[in-house]
Amino acid sequence: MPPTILEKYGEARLPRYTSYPTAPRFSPAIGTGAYGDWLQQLACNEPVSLYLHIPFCRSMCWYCGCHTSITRQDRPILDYLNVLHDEIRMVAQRIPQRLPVGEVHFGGGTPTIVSPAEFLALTALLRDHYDFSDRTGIAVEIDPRRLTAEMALALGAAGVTRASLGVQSFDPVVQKAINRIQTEKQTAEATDNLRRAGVGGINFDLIYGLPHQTVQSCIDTANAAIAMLPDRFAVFGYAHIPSFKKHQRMIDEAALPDGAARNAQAEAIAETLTAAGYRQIGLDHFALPGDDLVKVQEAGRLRRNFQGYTTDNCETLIGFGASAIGRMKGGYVQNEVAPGLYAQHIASGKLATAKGYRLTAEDRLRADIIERLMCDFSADVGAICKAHGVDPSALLAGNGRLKQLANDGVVTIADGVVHVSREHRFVIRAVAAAFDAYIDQSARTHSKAA
Ligand SMILES: C=Cc1c2[nH]c(c1C)Cc1[nH]c(c(CCC(=O)O)c1C)Cc1[nH]c(c(C)c1CCC(=O)O)Cc1[nH]c(c(C)c1C=C)C2
Ligand SMILES: C[C@H]1O[C@@H](n2cnc3c(N)ncnc32)[C@H](O)[C@@H]1O
Ligand code: MET
Ligand code: SF4
Repeated sequence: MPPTILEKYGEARLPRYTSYPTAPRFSPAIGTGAYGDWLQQLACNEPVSLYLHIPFCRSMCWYCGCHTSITRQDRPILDYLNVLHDEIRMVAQRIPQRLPVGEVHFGGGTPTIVSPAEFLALTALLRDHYDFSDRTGIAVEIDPRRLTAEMALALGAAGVTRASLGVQSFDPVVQKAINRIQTEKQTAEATDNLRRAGVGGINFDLIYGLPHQTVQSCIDTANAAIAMLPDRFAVFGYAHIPSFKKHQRMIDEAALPDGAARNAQAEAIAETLTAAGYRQIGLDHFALPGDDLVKVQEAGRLRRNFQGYTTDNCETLIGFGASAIGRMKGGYVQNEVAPGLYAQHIASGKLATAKGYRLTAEDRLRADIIERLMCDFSADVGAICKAHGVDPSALLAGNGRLKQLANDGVVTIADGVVHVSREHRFVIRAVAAAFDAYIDQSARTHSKAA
C-alpha cells in the first residue's frame, strides 16, 4: 500500500465494526427493562444463536484485550458456572416458547478451563431449553497450552463442531515478551486431539504487531501453523491500549513495531497463507477453499458479528455470562462486565444487563452498509438505501469523508456502488467509518486501524 494512504488512514483510531453502532455507544439507559421486553417478543420457530462467556484464565497474556481474569483456584469458576446456569434458566423463562438454535459460541477467557463434566452439564442445560438440530454448530475458544485429551473428548461428546485455538506467535522472543510460552508441539497435539474427538473445524488465531515481532518472525509462525493444516485463520493486529487494559503496561512500547512494520507483517502473513491455498475472507480471516466461510463469501452472504466473520445468519444472538453482548431485533444488550456484579444481579433474580442500545431506522441502514463493506469490500449503497426506503444522496453526495477517500483513490463510486480496491483493503475501517454517524464521538476510544 502507498505509504501516504497508510499514514493518512492507517494510524487513525477506528472501530473494528463487529457491530454498528459500536459497543462504546451502548448506554445504561437501555437495560433490563428493554431486554426483558425484547426476549418476550422473540417469535417462535425463528432460530437464535447463543454466546456464552467464560471470563477466566490460568495466566495473563500481556497483550490480552479480552474480558477475563486470572484465577489459580477452581472455586470462583464453580461459583460462576452456577450463576451462568441460573441465567440460562432465567432467560429461558422469559422467552414465550422453545426456540431452535443456529450457532452456539463459547468464548472467553478460556471456556475449556471448566472440567469435562462441567462442560457437558452446560451443554446439556442448553439442550434442555433450546432445540438443537444436526445443523447446529457449536464453537469453542481453546487455549492449546492447557487442553487435555480428556477435555477434547468431552468437547466431541458435547457435539462441538468447531474449535478456535489461540496461537498468536510461535517466536520464542515474542512469546517471552507477551508472557505466553506455547510450544508448537502443544498446539499440534491440541489440534490432533480435537480432530480425533470429532471436532472437525479448526481455527488458529494469530497476532501481528506484537513486541519484537518482525516480518520474518510472522512468516515463520504462519508456516509452522500451516503445517498443522487448520481450516481457518483469524489474523489480528495487536491493539495496544494500556489505559484500558492495565496489564498491557508490561509490554515494552519501544519493542512494538510501527505502523509501516505492522502493515508489512500483515501483508506477509496474508501472502504466506494465500500462497498455501487459503482464501482471504474479509479483513482478517483466511479459510481453505472447501470451508463454509469461503462458500458464503462467494455467495455474498458473509456476515460480521462480535466474534468476527461468520456464516451465522441468525438475526438474534442471546448472550450469557459476564460482559456477554446480545443482539436482538430491537437493539444490543451487554451484561455487567465484572463477574461479581453480574453474579449479584442474577442472584437477586434480575437480568444482568448493564447497558444497551436501541436501534433507529437510520442505524439499521448504516449497519447494513458497514457490514457489506467489512465483508465484501464493496457496498451497493443505492440498493441498500432503496431497501430501507431512503434517498442515498445524503450518504453519498453529502459525505465528506467518502469524498476524501475517493479523491485519494481508496474507493471508487459508480452507480451508487462503493468499491474498495484490493490494495487498500487494510484501510477498510476508514471506509466503514465514512458511514458511521457517531465516528467523531468514538474515534478516540478505538485501536489503530492497520
Ligand atoms: C475473545 C476476546 C475478546 C476480544 N474482544 C472481546 C472479546 C471477548 C470483546 C470486546 N472487547 C472490547 C469490547 C468493547 C466493549 C467493551 O466491553 O469495552 C468488546 C465487545 C474492548 C476492546 N478490545 C479491543 C479493543 C481495542 C477494545 C476497546 C475499544 C474498542 O471497542 O475497539 C482489542 C481486541 N480485543 C480482542 C480483539 C481480537 C481485539 C483487537 C483486534 C479480543
Ligand atoms: C480471541 C483472540 O483475540 C486476539 N486478541 C486478544 N487480545 C488482543 C489484542 N489486544 N489485540 C489484538 N488481538 C487480540 C487473540 O488472537 C485471541 O486469540
Ligand atoms: N483464551 C484462549 C487463548 O488465548 C482463547 C483465545 S483468547 C480468548 O488461547
Ligand atoms: S489471550 Fe486468551 S489465554 Fe491469554 S489472557 Fe486472553 S483470554 Fe486468557
